[in-house]
Amino acid sequence: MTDARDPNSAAQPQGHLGQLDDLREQVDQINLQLLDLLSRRGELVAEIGRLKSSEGGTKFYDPKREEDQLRLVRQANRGPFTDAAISAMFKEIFKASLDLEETREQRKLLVSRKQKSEDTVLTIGDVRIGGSEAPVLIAGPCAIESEGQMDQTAALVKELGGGILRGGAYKPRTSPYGFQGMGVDGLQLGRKVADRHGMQFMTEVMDTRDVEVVAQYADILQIGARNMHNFSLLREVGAVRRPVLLKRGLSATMEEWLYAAEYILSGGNENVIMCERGIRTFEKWTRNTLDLSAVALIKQESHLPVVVDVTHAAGRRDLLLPLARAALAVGADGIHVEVHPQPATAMSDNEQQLDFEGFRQFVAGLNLISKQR
Ligand SMILES: C=C(O[C@@H]1C=C(C(=O)O)C=C[C@H]1O)C(=O)O
Repeated sequence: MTDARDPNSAAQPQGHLGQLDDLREQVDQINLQLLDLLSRRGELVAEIGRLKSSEGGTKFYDPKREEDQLRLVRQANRGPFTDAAISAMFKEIFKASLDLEETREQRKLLVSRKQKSEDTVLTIGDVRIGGSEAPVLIAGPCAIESEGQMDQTAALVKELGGGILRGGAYKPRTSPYGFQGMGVDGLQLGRKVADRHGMQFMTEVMDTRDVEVVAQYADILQIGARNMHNFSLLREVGAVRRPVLLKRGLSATMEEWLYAAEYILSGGNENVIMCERGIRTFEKWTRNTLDLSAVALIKQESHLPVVVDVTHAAGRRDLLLPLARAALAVGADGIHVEVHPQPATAMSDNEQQLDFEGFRQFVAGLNLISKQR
């Protein structure tokens, strides 16, 4: 753009350039000062965060305090930035500061690998789950319906290498008129049949009032997907010493799921198994979308064992085997699957439970449980 024939054109840009360099130099200096101030502010905020958590707080966000600060800076603002621009910048600072407080808090989560680097391995009777143990098979009918149904199923699951018998005595049904489960009679049946076959018995607990009785009969308490956000229930199972299988909520993020587990661990119960069972998405050809990245990621973030419930993940039998294989390939510590002697006449979930022949094929296709255990 400069013209050598114009005596001013060479001199002028040089003068401007000198001025530009000088201004930029000043801006660089101010950036460093701002950085220093921001870092010092960050240290103070982190200290505030430590104070808050030492007082037992888990909430760091304080909108009133932020609003008070914004008012002060707006009052002091003499331009050239508008109040709105200044507010926006300070809000960014508050947000980043909050992250700083929460990250420090997360480092302390009991479920986190940052807290405990080695894998948690649970010993439940003669079943071991997690770490380098062979993957476990958890199988049984959706609902406990009769002794015959449980007995036949247990015999088959045991024969094929499964150590944990599942069966619901309390059923979370979409309709209040659907079969709600056999209750305590079901618990007693499940216990009796599991003992007869030398198996561990897992069943769902839905209500804080039932935790005691379920813990009396079951070896593993299951928290269903619909109850993952039921914090009273999580606290209640945190107070017992029975292992808990915690299903991921229908629309829960991994972080929410880990926090749900944290409720249980922080209550003193460290025996938690995470269970991925598919999440709700826009997809209609499967009942849910199995989130395999969650299996790999939760195992990375947490020391807890992770199993995959293939039955609810897909909601269709033809996908059970490929999904189970994929789950094991990404590191799942076990597979949960529903099997029923006559799925067509089952009291619940008759679309997705395997019949005995289907279950045999499923386990043969998985080709590891009986081999490795
Ligand atoms: C640092 C605090 O925590 C959070 C961060 C704030 C900040 O960066 O100034 C203000 C309020 C809180 O949302 C505090 O409560 O003072």
